[in-house]
Amino acid sequence: MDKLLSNGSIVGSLPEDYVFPPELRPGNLKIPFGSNIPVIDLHEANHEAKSNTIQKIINASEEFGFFQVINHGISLNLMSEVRGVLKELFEMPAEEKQKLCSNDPSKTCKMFTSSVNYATEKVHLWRDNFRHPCHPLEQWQHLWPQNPTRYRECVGLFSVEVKKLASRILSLIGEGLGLKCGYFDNDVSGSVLLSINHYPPCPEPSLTLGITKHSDPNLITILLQDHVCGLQVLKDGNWIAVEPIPNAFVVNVGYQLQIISNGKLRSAEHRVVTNSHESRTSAAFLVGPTNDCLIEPAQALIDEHHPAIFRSFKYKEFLYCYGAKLDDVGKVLKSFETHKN
Ligand SMILES: O=C(O)CCC(=O)C(=O)O
Ligand SMILES: [Fe+2]
Repeated sequence: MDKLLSNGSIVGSLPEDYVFPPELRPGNLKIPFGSNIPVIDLHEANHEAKSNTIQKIINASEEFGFFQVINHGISLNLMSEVRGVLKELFEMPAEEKQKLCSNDPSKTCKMFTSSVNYATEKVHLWRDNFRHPCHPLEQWQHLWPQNPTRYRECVGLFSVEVKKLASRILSLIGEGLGLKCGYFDNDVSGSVLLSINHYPPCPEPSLTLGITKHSDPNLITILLQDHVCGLQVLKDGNWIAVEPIPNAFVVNVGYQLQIISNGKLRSAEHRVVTNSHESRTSAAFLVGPTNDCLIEPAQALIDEHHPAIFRSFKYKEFLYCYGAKLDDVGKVLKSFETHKN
């Protein structure tokens, strides 16, 4: 395991093994917030404006695969406490963080630099990551760190709230797609992986990336970002920046939602760029199916004019493929299309 990046202040230039080949470098680092992703006021979903809100969510998920939610009902105090705890986590002394690192692939709760493929990847990512499952809480919470001391309690409370928010958004999406009530309950959204990213200031942001272009493998992702820019979404061949909005969550469609919606909703590709002056921390809650859950396009969306464009599979088969093709995840979805049967 290489040394974690987190506490490093910028010294000299970017190490060579973080330098991407020219065609994969970020290019435009500062993109104006012109054509930004839609912002949806969830408070409106409690009123007669509900069908309007549903339509906005469906439109955003079709067009961008991304939107932000405000007035989502999660306590602002809790959000701010969680931000504090995550900051504390990455600011811990190196020896303390090293205790959370492991090369054991079976370990579900661990910290690492770049990616789990550090030893074999061609270029490293400019980030540290700490991840662990969150749901059901009683199964995982005792495996989380005891330092920072408030970590288990704070992140526990927060993950339960975020799971409820994800269920609420999924239920609005289900209604918008015309699926039967409760379609996304239980196993289809039965797992939650919390993936916390910390991107320290980088000496050469134009040569490297915090995370390379990818779509998320799961169903839906709820992301808490801080005030620092970095997340970009690919739309019609152009990168657009996701503006940090205080106390909003960024929501994005994962591959499983694209498949279940039979291609109606799209899992947009996104990446993270770094900057030279401030660190950035984000917490992504990847809500997805349980490993043995059967995934297929929803029957309600298939008829003679709309044949299924994806085959049925167990989620673990998808994850295996996603993991194996990390160099070119764009190809993953292809192997689940019906004509490949
Ligand atoms: O850091 C971010 O804003 C995005 C992280 C992300 O895309 C991921 O964890 O899958
Ligand atoms: Fe992502």
